[in-house]
Amino acid sequence: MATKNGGFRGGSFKPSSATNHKSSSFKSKPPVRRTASLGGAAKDVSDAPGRVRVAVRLRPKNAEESITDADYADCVELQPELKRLKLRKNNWDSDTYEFDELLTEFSSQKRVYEVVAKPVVESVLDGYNGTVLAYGQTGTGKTFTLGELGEEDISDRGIMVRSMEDILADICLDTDSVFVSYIQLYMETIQDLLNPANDNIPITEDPRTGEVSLPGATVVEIRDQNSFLDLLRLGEAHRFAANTKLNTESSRSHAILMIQVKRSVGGGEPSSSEDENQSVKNCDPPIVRKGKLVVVDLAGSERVHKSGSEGHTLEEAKAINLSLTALGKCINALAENSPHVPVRDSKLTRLLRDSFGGSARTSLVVTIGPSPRHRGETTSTILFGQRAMKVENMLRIKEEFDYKSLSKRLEVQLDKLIAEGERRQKAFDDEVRKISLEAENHVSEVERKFSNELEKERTKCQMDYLESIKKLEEKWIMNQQNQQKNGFSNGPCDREERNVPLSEEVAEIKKLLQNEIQLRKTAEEEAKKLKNQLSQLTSSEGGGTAEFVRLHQMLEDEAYEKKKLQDEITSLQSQLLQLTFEGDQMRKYIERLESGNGSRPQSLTSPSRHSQNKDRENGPKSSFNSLFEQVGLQRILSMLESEDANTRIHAVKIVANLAAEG
Ligand SMILES: Nc1ncnc2c1ncn2[C@@H]1O[C@H](COP(=O)(O)OP(=O)(O)OP(=O)(O)O)[C@@H](O)[C@H]1O
Repeated sequence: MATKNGGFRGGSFKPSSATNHKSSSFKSKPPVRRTASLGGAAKDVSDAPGRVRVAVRLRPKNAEESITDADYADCVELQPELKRLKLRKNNWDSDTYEFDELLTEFSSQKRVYEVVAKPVVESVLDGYNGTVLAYGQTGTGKTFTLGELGEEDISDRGIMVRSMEDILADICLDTDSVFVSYIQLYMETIQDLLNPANDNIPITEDPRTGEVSLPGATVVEIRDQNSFLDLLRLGEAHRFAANTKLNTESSRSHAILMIQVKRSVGGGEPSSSEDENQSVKNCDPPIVRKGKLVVVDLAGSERVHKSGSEGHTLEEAKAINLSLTALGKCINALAENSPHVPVRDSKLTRLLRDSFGGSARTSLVVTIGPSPRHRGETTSTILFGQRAMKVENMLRIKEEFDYKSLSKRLEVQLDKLIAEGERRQKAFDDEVRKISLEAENHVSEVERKFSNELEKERTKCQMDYLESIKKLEEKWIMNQQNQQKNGFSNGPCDREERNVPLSEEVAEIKKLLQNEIQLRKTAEEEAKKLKNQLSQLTSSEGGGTAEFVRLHQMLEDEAYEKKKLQDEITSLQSQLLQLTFEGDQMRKYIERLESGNGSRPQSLTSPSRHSQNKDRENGPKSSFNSLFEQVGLQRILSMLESEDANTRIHAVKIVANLAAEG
């Protein structure tokens, strides 16, 4: 095959490297391998060589060309099956170039997307950076290839629209996100196509990674295709307005669409609420892949003199083309493995640093027209594509730990735990309040019952005492009467009548005392139980509350009351003993009286009773009467009702003595 300019024949732009790479498909995807570093950010180990892929697209003849070039053959001939392009120099000579793909004038937009952009979009979805560029002379179809919205004919949708369709179809909007910026670069000024007022956006570079970004550009999150189309329309309108200002229909600016895709790829993502808790314990941050697709619609690549012929000054035309020239120089340097690549010569090359010689997967479509009148421009475009094919990138996956989303997740979990803790604390407080109230009610109920019982018991005791005294009085009177009637010679039957009721009385009092002791015991047990409940409550609350202190105080008061009652019981018991003893004495005395030589029991001797001994010699009645007169029945009764135990004991003793004397 006859080739002169580069072609297969050696020279600096010979496409041998393209031929060498023929076996690797244009659609091939880099392998995805990764490890996470111990230091935090996920580190990629998936660097894989990836040459810049270049496709040539031939625009069909337009109406004008169909007339003016009717008599001339097209300047190019495409052999897509051989992936070769013949550039005619004249009727008998041509140069042949080989490209990764050749897209004829009949190639559909769908086919162009699938061949040029789809593999790049797939890489972006896997976490790589990707670039799709269109380079060519004005009017050769760059914007049609990339930015056509397909509003009149849906099949005309260009690469930008189709890329976003594929991205939105592949991601999960719950966990992934897509952000878009749209800018244009005109005469070394970056303008925001989504907000024209923002017309001088600076470029910033990460000093560590060298990654460039445009923090001043508008960033819009995309969640559906329609909102994306609206953004493209807005950007297109602003770009058109800028061109109109320049009094030209052709694009004098480079339009750059940036699509950032952030995908969550698991690693610490909980699948259920249980796993969620586990994940919190592990604190595994989720891993995110950040792929960026950059679609660049370059300005027309025609030579300076042509730009000038369209009404611009030479300097202005030079400035317009400065960035394209710089891009060409960088690509030359990279293609020739030059140690210096002049990336910093223009903003365009700074922005495309990652696309040529960087870590992005890059696909270039060079657009050409068929007209032989533009052979020179077409040749220059083809040679640009040939050089670009020699540029090797080192594809690198962009994957990192998403600490931000981990922290968000932990915050949500923390909020949940705090709410749960508060709910439990409230339930616990309510329960403690309920138990305290119940205990309080119980204690007051027991107190009330206890004091009622106590009161009853007291009344009963008093009544019993009074009853006993009354009975003793009656018996004494009866006894006196009998003695008067029968002298002191009563038979054994009378003695029985006098003695038996007294022992019954004693037994009854004993029984009463037993009952009272039993009641005290029950009350004591109840109080003990309450004390236990209160101490349990106190310990479950982790400290005494004022309420518990109050209950405790009440219990102590209760214990004091009980002690007092206990003393009373002891006192009553001693009274009982005294009564029993007195009863025995009296019985003995009566027996002696009956036998005729009665003498007063020694144990009953007391200073107060010495005077009575005399009276006794005059008979029991006079002795009783004298004592009765001394003390008085009402006084004895009031002494028996006295609060003071000793007074009561004394009263009982008096009564017993009286009874004994009777
Ligand atoms: N493959 C194609 N099939 C049909 N029409 C096309 C094709 N390519 C381009 N056109 C048409 O050619 C005209 C010029 O195309 P376009 O504006 O895309 O060129 P351009 O390279 O972007 O120009 P500029 O550099 O001036 O912006 C448009 O009317 C477009 O519709």
